Amino acid sequence: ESKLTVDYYKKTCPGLQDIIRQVVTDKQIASSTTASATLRLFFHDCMVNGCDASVLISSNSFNTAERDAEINLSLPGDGFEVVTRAKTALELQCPGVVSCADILALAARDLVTMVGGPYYNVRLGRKDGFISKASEAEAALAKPTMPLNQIISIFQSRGLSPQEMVALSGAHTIGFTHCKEFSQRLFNFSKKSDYDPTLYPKYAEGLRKLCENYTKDPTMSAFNDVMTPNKFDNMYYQNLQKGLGLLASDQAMAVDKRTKPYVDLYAANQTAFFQAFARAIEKVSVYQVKTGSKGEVRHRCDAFNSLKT
Ligand code: HEM
Ligand SMILES: [Ca+2]
Ligand SMILES: [Ca+2]
Repeated sequence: ESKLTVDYYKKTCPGLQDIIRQVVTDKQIASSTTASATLRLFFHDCMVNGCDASVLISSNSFNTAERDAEINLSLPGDGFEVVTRAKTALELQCPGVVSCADILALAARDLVTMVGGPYYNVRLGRKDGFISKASEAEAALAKPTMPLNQIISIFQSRGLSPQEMVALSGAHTIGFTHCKEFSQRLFNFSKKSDYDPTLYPKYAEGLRKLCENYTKDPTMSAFNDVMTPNKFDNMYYQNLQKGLGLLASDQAMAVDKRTKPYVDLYAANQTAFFQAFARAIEKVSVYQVKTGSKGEVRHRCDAFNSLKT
């Protein structure tokens, strides 16, 4: 990771930043879910063998790849598409030079900034990985129904503290979630209560209505941040304080004494959130990266350059 530098492609692909910016801007304007889709895609890549574009590989008859892991099936096409478009444009200008892992890292940063979030430096020179296995994604990623202890230890195993976990989870200030991920909070919650009593009652009511038929229509989904769903801001933390958190795991962070101080800090101070998010995502973005011969620059982002079994 020490080999990564912000000007890695300065000589070999001077147009890189402009091309990425152009592609992501066009795509975000055409489809406003691109930013959240790409940020989640990037996070899911980095948590599994580092940011090496392993999540972009398509499955074949020999291998079920990460993107076909149950937890990744909800990753929207927009994230994959923006990377493919950028790769196509870059292969015309500087063929065989820019890795898919670096494209995804840059696209995620530009999109976060575009929807109101902080700008941060992205060091470059990642190589694309040789492995993509669905089973590894299932094991490495947290689920909203997990107890907070387990989620904290998943982050800790990647060198990320509870504070960094809280800051990174601020990503849920944009995007949406399918009903099945939080339906257990809404229906038959316990013997005592029909829905999770930590939910603000009017919010619970609205979600119950929205998700009424979710088993018949699994596409039903709700905004992660009910107040400012498309803007990257600190509203997510303010929501948690009011019982307006969508995922059980998010709501838990507002209660547990290891995480609550940071929820309160970021709710009160957007600058503190932006600084913490930028630092933590930069840390995530260099975790376990591959350089030199440990990886390759893929010709296309959804396939290894030579067939692997
Ligand atoms: C703390 C543990 C986390 C859990 C349990 C979790 C879980 C989830 C779930 C279940 C969804 C909804 C997926 C769907 O139904 O389509 C979601 C969405 C999302 N997550 Fe997380 N997440 C976590 C942390 C993070 C982090 C650290 C980031 C990025 C830094 C992130 C970024 C996102 C984004 C941007 C979305 C919206 C995706 C979209 O709109 O397509 N999440 N997350
Ligand atoms: Ca990866
Ligand atoms: Ca927001």
